[in-house]
Amino acid sequence: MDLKLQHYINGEWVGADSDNTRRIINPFNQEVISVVPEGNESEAKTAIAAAREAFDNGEWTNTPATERGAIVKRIAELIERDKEELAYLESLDTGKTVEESRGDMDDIAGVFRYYGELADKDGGELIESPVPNSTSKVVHEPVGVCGQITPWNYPLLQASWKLAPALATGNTLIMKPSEITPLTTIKVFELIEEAEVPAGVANLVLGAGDTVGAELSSNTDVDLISFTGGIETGKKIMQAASVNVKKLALELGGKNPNIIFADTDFDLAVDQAMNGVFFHAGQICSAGTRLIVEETIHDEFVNALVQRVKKFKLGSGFEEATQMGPLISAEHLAKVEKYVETGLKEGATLAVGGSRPENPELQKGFFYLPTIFTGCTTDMDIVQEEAFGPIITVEKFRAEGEAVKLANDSIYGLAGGVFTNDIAKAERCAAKMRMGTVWINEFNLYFPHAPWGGYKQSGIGRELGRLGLEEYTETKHVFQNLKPEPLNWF
Ligand SMILES: NC(=O)c1ccc[n+]([C@@H]2O[C@H](COP(=O)([O-])OP(=O)(O)OC[C@H]3O[C@@H](n4cnc5c(N)ncnc54)[C@H](O)[C@@H]3O)[C@@H](O)[C@H]2O)c1
Ligand SMILES: C[N+](C)(C)CC=O
Repeated sequence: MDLKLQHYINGEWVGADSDNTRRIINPFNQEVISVVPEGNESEAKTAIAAAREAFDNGEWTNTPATERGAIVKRIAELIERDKEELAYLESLDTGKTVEESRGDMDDIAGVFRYYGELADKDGGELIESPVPNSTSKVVHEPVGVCGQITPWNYPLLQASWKLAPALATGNTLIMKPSEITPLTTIKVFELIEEAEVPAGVANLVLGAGDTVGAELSSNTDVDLISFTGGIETGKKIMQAASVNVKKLALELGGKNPNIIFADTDFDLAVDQAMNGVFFHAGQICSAGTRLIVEETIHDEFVNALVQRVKKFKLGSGFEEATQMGPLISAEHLAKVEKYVETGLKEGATLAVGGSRPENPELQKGFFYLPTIFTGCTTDMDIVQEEAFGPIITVEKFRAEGEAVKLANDSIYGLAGGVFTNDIAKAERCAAKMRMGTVWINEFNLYFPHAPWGGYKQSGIGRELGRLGLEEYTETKHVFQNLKPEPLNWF
């Protein structure tokens, strides 16, 4: 593998300052893909100091926004140039099919291009001042030093949603990818170097959450922390970040409802309901794992799903016929298995799946069969908690209001879907669904122009879109008195 398997700090590739290393495992066969340095608080502190110095010296912040934007767009071009290598690395690291990884790389290049284009579009705004002989201007400025922490399921995609807007707006940053899937993030830092982002502006520290991640969250030289990951980690980061009242962006989990009305296009809804869950073996924050199906079509719908699911081809992400790869790790597989046990204990009915596959070729990988539970109710843990695997729970409803009530009965509020041919009904539901994204006759679609984020405990703030750029800015009001006079008060 022709990758610089190191940290990238202050424009230099550096090994660990201890003997610590981590083996990166292929989830398809448990082979060691590579060995990377395992950083700790010490590397994190060095990188934070470099990012602080690079921000305070003002070189990057004062680079004209058009130039910064051009560099960010250059990163997009380099990602397109190296798309095949990046897709290969992502599939090797995560187990997802290479076709999915290629799609991710297109999305990632699109994100860098979108924010590169936006970099010079904000010239501030003159607002009407109520004071005679004065001007009043609102400007956006970079926040400062940004800590960025990403998960393993979409390693580079989630990193791109943070790197591109932070760079475009003139911040400096320290990125910590998930310790189990760092490869594409390392590769993108090679491209960041090639695009000539100045030393110290973008830093990469490899390592675990409770060391490197905790340092980024609690260090008082970090002005903003942007985190994507699980809800419990998010709570810890929020607490740690309070030490200097950091700006905080949290993209957390989801348990996403998908409401299927009887008047929907049946085959389309079956197809989308499956795609909404089983891509990347269900390891998607916005997976539509809670199907809420109108009673009159419930049995037919479940039956159609079961027939389709039985034909899924599990296998290596590098084989063209493969539709679903393995789960990420032995630990995660055990978590998914536990949730299936929980579902059975809670009285849900197993319609299909519910075990590891028997195929001898899949025994070394962390595979789990696509699983559907029927007879589910909102008081079940299997309905309420994020299993983050290939599991669907099916609930029934009779009336529109009941469907929306079930959909909203969750601590989460990331995303949801509605399938119906009655557009007025779809819009009524969408208006009442307490989620950051609602899809109508669609599921799991995202693009750079539209904001992404959660209501309720699915997070704080937004990525993507203009809001995703604003997360990385402070807003300043500059008032100028053109004819100042003494107040003569004291
Ligand atoms: N809302 C979204 O857009 C979105 C997108 C992708 C994934 N997710 C969520 O991510 C979760 C799966 O990812 P995961 O298992 O990698 O999540 P995780 O919370 O275990 O880890 C995420 C990152 O946080 C780091 N971390 C762990 N403990 C930390 C600590 N104490 N301080 C600082 N950092 C720490 C990890 O090293 C990793 O880099 C799911 O809940 C999923 O829904 C959300
Ligand atoms: C945000 N998304 C859908 C790309 C990945 C969630 O896990």
